[in-house]
Amino acid sequence: MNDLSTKQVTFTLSATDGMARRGRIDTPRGDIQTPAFMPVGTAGTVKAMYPEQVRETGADILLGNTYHLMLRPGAERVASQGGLHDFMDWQRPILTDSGGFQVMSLAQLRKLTEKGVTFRSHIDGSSYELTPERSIEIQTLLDSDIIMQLDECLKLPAEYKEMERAMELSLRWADRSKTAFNNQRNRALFGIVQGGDNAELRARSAQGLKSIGFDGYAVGGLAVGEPQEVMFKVIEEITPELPTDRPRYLMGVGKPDDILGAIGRGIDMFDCVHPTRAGRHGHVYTRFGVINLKNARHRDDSRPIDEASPNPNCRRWSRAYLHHLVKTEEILGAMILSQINLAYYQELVQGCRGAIEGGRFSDFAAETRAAWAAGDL
Ligand SMILES: CN(C)CCSCc1cc(N)cc2c(=O)[nH]c(N)nc12
Repeated sequence: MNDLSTKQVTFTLSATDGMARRGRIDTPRGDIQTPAFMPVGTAGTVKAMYPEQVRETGADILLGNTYHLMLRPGAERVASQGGLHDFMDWQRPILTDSGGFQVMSLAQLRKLTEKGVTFRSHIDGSSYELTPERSIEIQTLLDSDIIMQLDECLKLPAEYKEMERAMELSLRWADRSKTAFNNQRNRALFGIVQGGDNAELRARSAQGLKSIGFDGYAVGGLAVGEPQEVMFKVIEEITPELPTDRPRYLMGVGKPDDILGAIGRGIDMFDCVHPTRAGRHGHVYTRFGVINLKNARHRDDSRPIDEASPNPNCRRWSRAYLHHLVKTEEILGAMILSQINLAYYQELVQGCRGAIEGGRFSDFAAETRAAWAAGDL
């Protein structure tokens, strides 16, 4: 294990093209090229994928999930096994969410107070308390490389007063998170901008986080049921308020079209369960759009997914075979389609990185969308 004690986490912005940004995050466990897509490994595994397969798709970093891991197997148990990297044998960077989002969406009997949130596990009903301080402690026990403040994320639409209350609570929790973080230099702490779909609340949140000071800034409270145009409007309004020399992470986003649009509006990092979950449900992402392999029209189609793809798995099997695997719910179907979807997401962000470097991001985005629209699926 390399010496993680002295190095620190830094961000270098190397090129811009309009609002789109090309950069690199250096961490003690390796570099993250941005714009970056982070596969989700909720319970210490990217479902149906070996860690080395995740790396081979081009991923520099993956996501762990504090809520799930604190319930099972427990943060102290993961720490006693050497931390999450050794536990799952992924030796590159890991980002962990703070757990608040999953508590509000998954746990039972939640009680939110100024101190934090108490809840009962959706697994066995046992009770837990998650505070800003405990969330930092758990993410540090997991030995995560990028950790998130505890925040309150509201679903949209929401009343102004509710959005203001949750934003102001999240700011107070941001301050407590920063104090509890205690300036650890071998990992980064990101603040999370809240404020719903209100520009003034969002600006107040960003201003408050900047005055506390974070290694990166996440845009939370989106991908929570709002239309894409509302999400893009909030991003357009908030990215100019964020420091240019720190990474910007749009949480829980998204489909390829969401990611392309958000990169064009100044976002650097993304995570979403969509590519792996869609793969397990028979939906495969290609350069020409998404194919629902459950559809009977594929059962006699001898064509591969995409014979011109750089991904061998897109050329190796027929659509008829993949349709068969999906219909019979064979495990291999989930494995193959998860790999194809993650590899496509990495191909997309890699294409964005090259286009930004070449000053042709808007052309690249237009060409990509045209291929999705014209696709002979
Ligand atoms: C697997 N991922 C979905 C988990 C990481 S991102 C979870 C997540 C998703 C969304 N959409 C909004 C928020 C938010 O506002 N705050 C936090 N802490 N997490 C969020």
